[in-house]
Amino acid sequence: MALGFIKKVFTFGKDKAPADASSPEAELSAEEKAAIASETEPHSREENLPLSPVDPVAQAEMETAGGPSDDDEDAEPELIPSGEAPGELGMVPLSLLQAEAEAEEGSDGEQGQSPSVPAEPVLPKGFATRKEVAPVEAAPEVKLSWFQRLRQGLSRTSAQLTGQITALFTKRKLDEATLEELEDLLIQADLGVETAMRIADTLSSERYGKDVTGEDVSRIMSAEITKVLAPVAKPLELDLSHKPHVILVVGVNGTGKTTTIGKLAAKLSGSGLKVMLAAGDTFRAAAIEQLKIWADRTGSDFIGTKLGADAAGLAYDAFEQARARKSDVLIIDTAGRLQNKAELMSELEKIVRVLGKLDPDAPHTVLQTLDATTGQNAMNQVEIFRNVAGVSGLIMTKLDGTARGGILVAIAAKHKLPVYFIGVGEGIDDLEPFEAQDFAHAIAGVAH
Ligand SMILES: Nc1nc2c(ncn2[C@@H]2O[C@H](COP(=O)(O)OP(=O)(O)OP(=O)(O)O)[C@@H](O)[C@H]2O)c(=O)[nH]1
Repeated sequence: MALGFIKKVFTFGKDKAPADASSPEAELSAEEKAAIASETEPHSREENLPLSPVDPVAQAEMETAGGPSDDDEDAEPELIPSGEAPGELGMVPLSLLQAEAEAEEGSDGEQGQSPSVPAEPVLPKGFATRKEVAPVEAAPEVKLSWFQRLRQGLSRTSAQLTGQITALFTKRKLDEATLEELEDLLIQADLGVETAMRIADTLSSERYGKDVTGEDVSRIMSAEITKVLAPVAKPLELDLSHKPHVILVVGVNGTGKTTTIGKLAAKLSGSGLKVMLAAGDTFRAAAIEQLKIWADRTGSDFIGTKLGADAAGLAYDAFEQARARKSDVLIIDTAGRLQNKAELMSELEKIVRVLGKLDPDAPHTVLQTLDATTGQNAMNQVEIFRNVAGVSGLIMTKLDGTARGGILVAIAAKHKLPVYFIGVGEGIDDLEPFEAQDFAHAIAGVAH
C-alpha cells in the first residue's frame, strides 16, 4: 500500500544514514561539513519528490472512491497536479533548513542522517502535516451489525427524544403539564398522535404524581411502540402456485425501489428460486441499466424495453415471458415521478389492469418503498400510492442513514399495512426482515 511504500522510502533513508554517520564525517572540520551540506541539500529535495505523489490520504481516498490502486502506475502523477510540486518545494528550503537545524540540535550524534532522511518541513502557522491515515484502511474491519446500523440510523430520533425527555422530567413530578409536553415531544418525533397519547397514558397510570426518569419513559415508549408495530411486522408471503408470483414495486423516485428489488432478488435467487426482473421505469435510462446490473449480480433474468416505451406493455410482456420460462417470481420496477401525479396514476393503474388480464390476482404483491430520511412526507406517499396502486406492504429503506424512523410507527398505526423488510445500507445483503421490538428499542434508545 501507499503507506507501506512511504515507510519503505523512509526506512531506506534511515538504513542508509548510519552508514554515513559511521563515516569519517564526524571528524570533519566546520567548512568541510558546510561543503557536504551544500552538496547534499539539493539531493534531499529530490528525494522528497516521489513522496508527494503518494500522499497516503490522497491515495486512500482514491482507493475508496474506486480510483486507481497502487498497481495503477499511470495514475500516480494525477494525484498531485504537476504545477504544484515545484512551487511547494520552492518554499521548503528555509523550513527544511530550520528543521535540519532543529534536528541537529536535538540529536546526539545523528547528524549523518539528515542528508538521506528528509526532515519534516516546518509549515507556516495554520497548517499541519497530515499524519498517517491508517484508520481509512482499518475502517472496513469494524463492520457494524445490521442492528447497530439501524440504531445508528435512528440515533438522531432517539438521542433527541431521550435528551428532551430527560430534561423535561428533571426535578419535576409527573403532572398534566409534563404529560402534555411529553406528548408534544413524541408527536414532533413523527410517532403520531395516537401513539404519543398511548405512551403518555401508560406513563400516567404508572407514575402520576411521582418522579419520572428518562429510563421509565424509554421503557414504556419501547413497549408501546412494539405494540403498534408487532401486528405489521410480517413476512412477505409468496404464493408459489402462481408461476410467477408477481411483485410490483412502487414508490417515489429515489426511495430505493431499484436497490430493494436487487436485494430481494438476491435473497430469492439465493434460495434457489427462479427470478425475473422487469425494468418498468421506462423514463430513466439509468434506472433500466441499474436494474440490469442487479439482474446480472443476482443471476436473475432481465427484461427491459426502449426508453420512453409503454410501461404497461413492458409489464405484460414480462409476465408472459416469466410464465414461458417458468419463473417463480417476477419483480417489476416502476417510475415514481410524483411531479406529474395524474400521469403517474394512470400509468400505475394501467400496469395493474394489464397484469390482471393475464391473471386476475396479479399483481400478487404491491410493495411500496419509503425513504426513512423523509419523515412526515412518507405518510403522504403511502396515501397516494395506496389509492393508485393498491399497496399491500411496505419496505422502509435508508434506516442506516440519518433516519427519522418515527413516521413508520405513525404509518403502521394509521394504515396497518404489513412492513416486510427494512433497508440498512446500499449493499446486496443490507435488507433485513422487519422486527417490531428491534425497531422500537432503537427509537426509544433501549439496549438490545
Ligand atoms: N444508505 C442506504 N442507501 C440506500 C438504501 N436503499 C437504497 N439506497 C440508495 O438510495 C439511492 C436511490 O436508490 P434507488 O434504488 O435508485 O431508488 P429508486 O427508487 O429506484 O430511484 P429511481 O431509480 O430514481 O427511480 C441509491 O443511491 C441507493 O444506493 C438503504 O437502505 N440505505
